[in-house]
Parts: sequence; C-alpha cells; structure tokens
Amino acid sequence: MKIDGRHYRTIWVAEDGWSVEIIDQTKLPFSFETARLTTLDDAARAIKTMQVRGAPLIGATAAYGVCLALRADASDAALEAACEALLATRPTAVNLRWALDEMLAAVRNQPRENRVASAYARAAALCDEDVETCRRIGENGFPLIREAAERKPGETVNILTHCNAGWLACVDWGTALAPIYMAHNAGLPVHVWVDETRPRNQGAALTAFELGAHGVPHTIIADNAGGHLMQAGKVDMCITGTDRTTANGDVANKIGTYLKALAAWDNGVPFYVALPGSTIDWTLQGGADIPIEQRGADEVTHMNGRTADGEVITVDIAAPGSPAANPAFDVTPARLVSGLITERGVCAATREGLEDLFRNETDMTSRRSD
Ligand SMILES: CSC[C@H]1O[C@H](OP(=O)(O)O)[C@H](O)[C@@H]1O
Repeated sequence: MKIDGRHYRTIWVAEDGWSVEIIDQTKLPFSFETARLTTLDDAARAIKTMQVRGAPLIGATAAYGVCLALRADASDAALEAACEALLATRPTAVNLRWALDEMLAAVRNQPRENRVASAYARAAALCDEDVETCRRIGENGFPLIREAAERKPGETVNILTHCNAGWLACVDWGTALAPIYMAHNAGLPVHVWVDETRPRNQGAALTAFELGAHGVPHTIIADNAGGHLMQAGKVDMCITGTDRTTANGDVANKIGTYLKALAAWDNGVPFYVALPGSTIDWTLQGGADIPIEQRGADEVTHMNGRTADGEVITVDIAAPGSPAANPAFDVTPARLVSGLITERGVCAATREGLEDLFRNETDMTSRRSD
C-alpha cells in the first residue's frame, strides 16, 4: 500500500539483488523505518522480535531467511538447520511452517549450485502469490460490506477489527482489511472500530496507521469497549485475521479475538474471519491442538510510547514486581464464526465449507507436523 504517496510492500529484495529489506514495524507508528536482513539470524530475529509480524508476512520473511542461509551454506545440513531455526521463532502462525515446506520442496532436490537461485525464485513467487491471494480475499469479502451498506442506505457501515490483519501483516493488501480497502476504494461509507489490541497494541499502532494512511475513517477503542458498542447497535460486523485455522474451522488469532466473537454472538453481529489457504492447518482437526505462543511478561507490564517532546520510550505500567502472563493468541471455536473469507470464496467455518473451496489442498502428505 502507499506511504506518503509511495507504494510499498512489507518485504522486498534490495538493490544488491540478495539482501532483504523490511518495514521495521516495531518503529511504527511514530517512525517509518526500514531494516536490512543479510543473514539467517537477521531474519529469525526480525520474526521473533516482531519487526515483521502477521502470519503471511512471517511466512514470507522465513522464506527469505532460507535464501540468506543458503547464500552462506547450501548444504543439506545447513538447509535443515535454517528451517529448524526459523520454525522455532514463533509457534502459532502456521504460514511459517507452510512457507518452509514450500521452500524445502523448491530446493531440497536441486544440486547445491542451483539452490540459492531456486530459493530466491520461490520466495519471490510466494510474495507475489500472497499479494494476489490477499487481493482476492478483498474481492470476495467486499460483497459482505456492500450488502451491509444496502441494508442501511445512506448510513455508514461500522466494522470492528482486532489486532492488525492489514497489509502490514501480509506482503500487501492484508486479509481482514482487504475487503475494507476494497469497499472504501469503491466509495462505500465504511468506518472501522480499531481494537487497540493489548499488549503489543497492533491495532492502535499498526491498523490505525495503515487505515489513516489510506484515508479510511476509523476510531481506536480500548479492547474492552467492543462488546458495549455491539450492545448499542454500533457494530454491523466484525472481520479479523487468523494465524492458524484448523480443518474444522476453529480459528487461532490474537488474544482477545475469542471475547469479541462471544460478544458478537450474543448481540447477533456477524463475525467473519479472513484468511488465505496457507493459514489452514489441515493436519489439525480442532483448535485445542494449536500451539499458543507465550510471550514475555514485560510486554504486559511495560508500554512503548512517545513523550510530548517526541521521544519514544518504554514505561512501566504495572505494580513493580507483580508477575504477568502473556498468552499471545486464543482460539475461537468455529460455532462462533459466521463465515471464512478466503481467496477462493466465502464459506462456512466447517470442514465441508473449507473442503469445498480447497478440495485439492487437503492432501496431508505435503504437511509436516509442528
Ligand atoms: C493476517 S495474519 C494477522 C494476524 O497476526 C497477528 O499476530 P501477530 O501480530 O502477533 O503476528 C494477529 O493475530 C493478526 O490477526
């Protein structure tokens, strides 16, 4: 998408033809900075520290992490070690495993002298595919917003989203935000309630940043305000992303998603989840088996922010010495999901719905377990 009129993806190969540039999302929204990855360790660190985040972008970064590793050593042992190191960075987003499977399939049977070129070609193709996939998610989700607008002519369609599932979570377009961009671009009156999304504030810092940059009307809200707004009839639908959706339609997403889905269910508000096929884990038959990342307590007890004189600092926000727990994701059962918006269409959050859309993808032979 565009930043100050210039088009960006979230990740790209630098002019030297081999190092990898990313938008450093830990600097947003107060500073737009890029970072250059030149080694496997750089790529692993970028994922682990959330310089890049979001399931599709984590996968894309891991793909280029394999490229950087093979430049240093294209042996079988180095390839396996690189995939193992990257897989260990964050456990919940299945796109990480999916992307590594794709890279292994592209290079493992290549002679060593061809591996680097094959890896860069596959990584570039994964990024191009993600852009097209997310664009199609936008196209397939757009009618849901248009129909909501037709039900309330002349009024604004209010959509609640949680965390960041926009173009900053992908290579471009995004998943949950893609239909919103399409609707805005088509002139539909949309407004987005943006959950701040504690503790890392991806909503307040990233979703608000990218919606503002694109001119989409939005309001940041405390995570705990969504249910109240739904009770007041101020939310027409919810659309979130997902980091891993199981074969039966259970959805792992940023912590707090489940509570929004419960509030939506209680208030008759449609709750949609947008995802690419690469986020479906066909090896899991239910959400109870999804690994939930436990991140550091400091993310809960501390907050980054900008002071009045423009300095970005980290402050304590909790009673000193109190322990804190930080599960980074939760699982929304399929029964609370109104529909899954994918690049192949919209389906029910059921095995049948997913298999109807992804029939040729359900072959388990190409999927490794975590
Ligand atoms: C399109 S995937 C976006 C997904 O990823 C976020 O998690 P994180 O920021 O920790 O990588 C969140 O769950 C979003 O819904």
